[in-house]
Amino acid sequence: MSPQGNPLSEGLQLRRRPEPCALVIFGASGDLTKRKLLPALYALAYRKLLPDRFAVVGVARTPQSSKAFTAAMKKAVKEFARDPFRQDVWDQLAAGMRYVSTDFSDDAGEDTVGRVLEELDAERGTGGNRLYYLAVPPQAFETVVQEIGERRAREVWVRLIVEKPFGHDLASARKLNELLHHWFGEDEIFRIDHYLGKETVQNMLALRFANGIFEPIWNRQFIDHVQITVAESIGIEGRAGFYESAGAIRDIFQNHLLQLLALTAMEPPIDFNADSVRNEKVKVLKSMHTPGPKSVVRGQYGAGFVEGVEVPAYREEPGVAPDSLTETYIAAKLYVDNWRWADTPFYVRAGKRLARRETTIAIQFQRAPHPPFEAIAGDGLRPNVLLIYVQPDEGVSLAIGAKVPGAGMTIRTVHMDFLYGGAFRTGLPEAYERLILDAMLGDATLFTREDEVEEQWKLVDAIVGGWQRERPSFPDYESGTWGPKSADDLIHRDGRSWRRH
Ligand SMILES: NC(=O)C1=CN([C@@H]2O[C@H](COP(=O)(O)OP(=O)(O)OC[C@H]3O[C@@H](n4cnc5c(N)ncnc54)[C@H](OP(=O)(O)O)[C@@H]3O)[C@@H](O)[C@H]2O)C=CC1
Ligand SMILES: O=C1O[C@H](COP(=O)(O)O)[C@@H](O)[C@H](O)[C@H]1O
Repeated sequence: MSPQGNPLSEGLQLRRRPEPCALVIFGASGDLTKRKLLPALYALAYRKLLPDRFAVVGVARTPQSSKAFTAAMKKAVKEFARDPFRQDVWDQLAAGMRYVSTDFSDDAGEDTVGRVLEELDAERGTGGNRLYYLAVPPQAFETVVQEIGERRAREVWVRLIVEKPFGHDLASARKLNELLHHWFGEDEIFRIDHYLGKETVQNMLALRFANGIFEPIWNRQFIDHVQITVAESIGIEGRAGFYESAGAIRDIFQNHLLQLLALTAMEPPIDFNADSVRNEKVKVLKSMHTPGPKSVVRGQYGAGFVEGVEVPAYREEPGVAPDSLTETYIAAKLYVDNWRWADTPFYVRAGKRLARRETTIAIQFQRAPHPPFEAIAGDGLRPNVLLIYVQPDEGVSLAIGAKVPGAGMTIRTVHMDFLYGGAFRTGLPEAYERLILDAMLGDATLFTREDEVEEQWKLVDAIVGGWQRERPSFPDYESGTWGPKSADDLIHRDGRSWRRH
């Protein structure tokens, strides 16, 4: 029973409990730890999903005591956790919390992190099991992996969660994979893409494979095209250092967008285990051919108003070059060349400072073949669309034509809706809750495999290679709009339009 006593609000449910372990967060003084990781751990503690014998070790260069770190994390939990603050839940979590200040390489031969972990094994019974979380910038990955790898033989099980970005291109991703595999087996490496931890993203699998009605029509014969939108109203939130070298293609397209596409397009896996699911996703990525230059557009936001607030242009953000050519928007028409999807376009787009925050997958079906009442249709007879709302307002909606009551035969589009909040009366678990828990359980189904990440980069490298031949004219869209005109042109050329939700 959940702490609120409502069995429908259980959210995450466990068939088995994770074994005792210590979670070691490298990068514990950073933004991700504060805003996402500690609130997720608190949510797991709140639902009694953590092992009884559990510890958290924060590691970073910033000097501070364990006491100060624990106090900072308590503040973060109060500010960012989705559950009300409960002192008893916090006390239990905080009792196993430690902080180690180190620059990871200059320990003068002393393995401080290792010593603290051994103390915790004795005090908290964590049993020599370690879950390491790499929440450091990419330039620190190598040193930290080396540090963890060298200690490996003294530990029972070791798992390693690696944050994005996983490389900058195919070559660097391969190098990083080699480094990780020098010390760890693939089954010990958990490359995180937090979109896979979102309930609604997993619901795509439930919708497709737990319902008999969709699978027969989930193909080129019935589907006209697919649209995937990852729209953000926020800008780069002070992350210019990272974003200037990443842009929308590496920040969102390479990972989140391609994952959403792969889940939409994949064949049914034989079961829901890590390799079965990931094998099918890799097949999709391998079937995608490089889009031609006219099938990919990029954009950069200028100044404007987002949700009534005036915001600066990308080039005016602190840390961004005044003549930056980094894209903050990308749209593409992609094809999955296989029997199921040949000639069915997947239009995808992602951007910052757009009109609204919204992530949606829209499956647009073919028009009805012979509408006998088209001449008197109210708003034109529109094709059916299945909408998967990933966020916000999580749910699924089917657009169908229905008769307007009264005389005549006027047809209007209406929606059959399933909304998570209404159906399950529950706040959805945050993606990081699910993913940390899965890693503790050793379940890699919702993490990206080596070959998957390399296929993603092959596509990105091909697109970026094409971009090098032309100089974009930026900025080309106003903040608070739906992106550059070139993105509209991309889809209008095919006689279609982006959905305005
Ligand atoms: N923040 C977010 O929402 C998201 C972040 N990520 C990824 O998570 C990782 C961390 O991001 P975030 O927390 O935002 O970054 P921050 O810059 O806020 O924090 C980085 C952390 O790493 C430590 N660190 C920085 N430089 C080094 C270095 N050279 N050697 C060792 N440690 C270093 C810092 O601590 P100190 O200076 O004390 O050593 C700090 O604890 C990045 O890979 C990022 O791409 C991914 C998705 C979302
Ligand atoms: O990985 C990232 O994701 C966030 C968007 O995540 P969401 O869960 O809020 O949709 C994005 O803002 C950030 O730039 C990117 O690095």
